[in-house]
Amino acid sequence: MSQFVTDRDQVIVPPMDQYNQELVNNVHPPDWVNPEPAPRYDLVVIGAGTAGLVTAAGAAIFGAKVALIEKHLMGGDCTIVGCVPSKAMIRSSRVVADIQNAARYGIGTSGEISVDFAAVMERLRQVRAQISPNDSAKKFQQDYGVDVFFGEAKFASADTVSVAGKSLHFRKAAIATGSRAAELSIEGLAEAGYLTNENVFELTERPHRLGVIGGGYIGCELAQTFRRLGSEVTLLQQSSRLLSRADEDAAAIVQKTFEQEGIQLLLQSKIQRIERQGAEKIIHYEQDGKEQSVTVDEILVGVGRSPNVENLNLEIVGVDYDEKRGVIVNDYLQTTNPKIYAVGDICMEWKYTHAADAAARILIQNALFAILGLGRKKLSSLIMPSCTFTDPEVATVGMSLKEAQQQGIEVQILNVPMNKVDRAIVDGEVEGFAKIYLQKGTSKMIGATIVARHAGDMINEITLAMTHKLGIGALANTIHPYPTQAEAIRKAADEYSRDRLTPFVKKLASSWVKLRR
Ligand SMILES: Cc1cc2nc3c(=O)[nH]c(=O)nc-3n(C[C@H](O)[C@H](O)[C@H](O)COP(=O)(O)OP(=O)(O)OC[C@H]3O[C@@H](n4cnc5c(N)ncnc54)[C@H](O)[C@@H]3O)c2cc1C
Ligand SMILES: NC(=O)c1ccc[n+]([C@@H]2O[C@H](COP(=O)([O-])OP(=O)(O)OC[C@H]3O[C@@H](n4cnc5c(N)ncnc54)[C@H](O)[C@@H]3O)[C@@H](O)[C@H]2O)c1
Repeated sequence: MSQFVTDRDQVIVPPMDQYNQELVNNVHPPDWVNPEPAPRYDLVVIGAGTAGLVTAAGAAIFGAKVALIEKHLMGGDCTIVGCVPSKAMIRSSRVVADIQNAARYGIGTSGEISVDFAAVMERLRQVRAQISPNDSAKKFQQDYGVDVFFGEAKFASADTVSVAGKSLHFRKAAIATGSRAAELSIEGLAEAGYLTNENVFELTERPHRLGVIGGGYIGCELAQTFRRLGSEVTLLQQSSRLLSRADEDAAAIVQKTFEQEGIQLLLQSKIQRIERQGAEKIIHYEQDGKEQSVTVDEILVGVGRSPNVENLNLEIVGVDYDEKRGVIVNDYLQTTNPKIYAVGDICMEWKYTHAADAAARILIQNALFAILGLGRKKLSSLIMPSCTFTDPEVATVGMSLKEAQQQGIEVQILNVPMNKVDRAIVDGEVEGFAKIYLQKGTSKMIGATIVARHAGDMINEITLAMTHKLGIGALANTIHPYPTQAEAIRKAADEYSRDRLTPFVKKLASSWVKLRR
């Protein structure tokens, strides 16, 4: 569905205004001339999204001779059609919500709030362009000494990748070709036309009525965003709740918020067909055994990702893959061909920018510096956080309660509701909680879920503690400035310390205090 055009003469990201021109000048300069290949590269990296960029830059900084190949735009999904543009829109939508709630804080606003959708999208393009020098072809070539090639890469022989008529010989290669929006095969959908993350950020006019298919990360973040920016939003989700992988109480809070904000939620709905009537799109679905329909102007699909495994000639280099799971790797990110590694969305269940970044560092170590298998790092050793940037945000780290139960781990849950946290009360942001999961009978944290307006920032101290194998006591002993919402975490830790006082220790302490009176 992408409307990017990249051929020899044109690189276009619609609408081609000054910001998108600046973006293109950085991430796929129209006048770029591919360099003459070196006789052999230590590492050839295919794909210049987060995974490929971090792999290429890191390896080059450590002295490796590196080639980086990109077929569209450097920066990949995150910068171009993912994290950056979605979070820019979310920021504008939060401003709307804050103004709508202004009276609660004693602030009057006169008249209706007017959202200039075109200006919101222009700001998106402006901030994306502003961030894009980080991913620029010139920077990679000049600052890191990486040979940057534009064109579609494919394996040509056991040690050769071909791109734009050139052959690059490698000692090691890294596949970092990422993922794209999974296709949904529903009768009439393709004919009616629909949006995905690949073109939704190109909009310049707000859809009056938006149908969102999928209630995961993309569906939830963008349904709330468009609703706040003024669209009438209907979200169709096939399962019984939103954010099916998240903590149930967290999903319930997001669901309640969405309903309060006027999003029509159609849970456990099965879409049967889509019909186009003039400019309108009619979504026919079944819910509770009844056939119903909803009419919208645009449809946004966010039902998961498909790995970009096609046209790479993986067969000729003996790299196994699965069309759903992507390239098959072991815990060291090595494919079934030991000279070829993979990293990022193409091979990992964790489809996050920070996961791609962290894994790229593992790849560099394993591909370039481990000798005879010594010093290799494992993907499974990472403690991975994530955050759904709804309002409130839902941030997690480590295991979910369900995962712990599946693994037969007995769990103690420490739970502090945000309405017990002074700063959350002061801020009027009391929806949410901080839950920390401990391995029962120990101080070991195995996971956490935080629901709060800035949960994505709050989760970091728990990630830090878990990464460095600090017990919950370390959080209790960490002084948090008063009043901050992160005190929820210290309070949860205090709950643990309180519970740990045995009746005997309590009695002993109280006798000591009495003795000293
Ligand atoms: C709407 C949306 C919002 C998101 N928000 C967040 C967020 O807030 N936080 C977060 O952590 N994650 C977020 N993500 C996920 C994040 O964007 C991805 O996990 C991340 O971009 C994966 O990086 P990657 O390098 O593996 O793949 P990609 O970013 O997909 O990069 C792969 C690159 O390879 C190139 N390529 C493919 N095939 C070839 C070939 N044959 N030759 C040359 N080049 C090729 C592609 O053009 C692309 O540039 C979001 C994703 C979406 C869709
Ligand atoms: N904040 C973030 O970190 C962030 C934001 C956006 C995307 N992402 C990444 O991108 C990936 C893709 O996001 P996504 O939202 O497309 O996938 P997702 O897996 O998060 O959610 C897809 C949802 O679509 C539903 N679904 C599937 N088929 C359906 C159908 N026919 N009708 C109705 N609902 C249907 C599923 O039940 C599921 O809840 C995520 O897994 C995530 O890793 C991350």
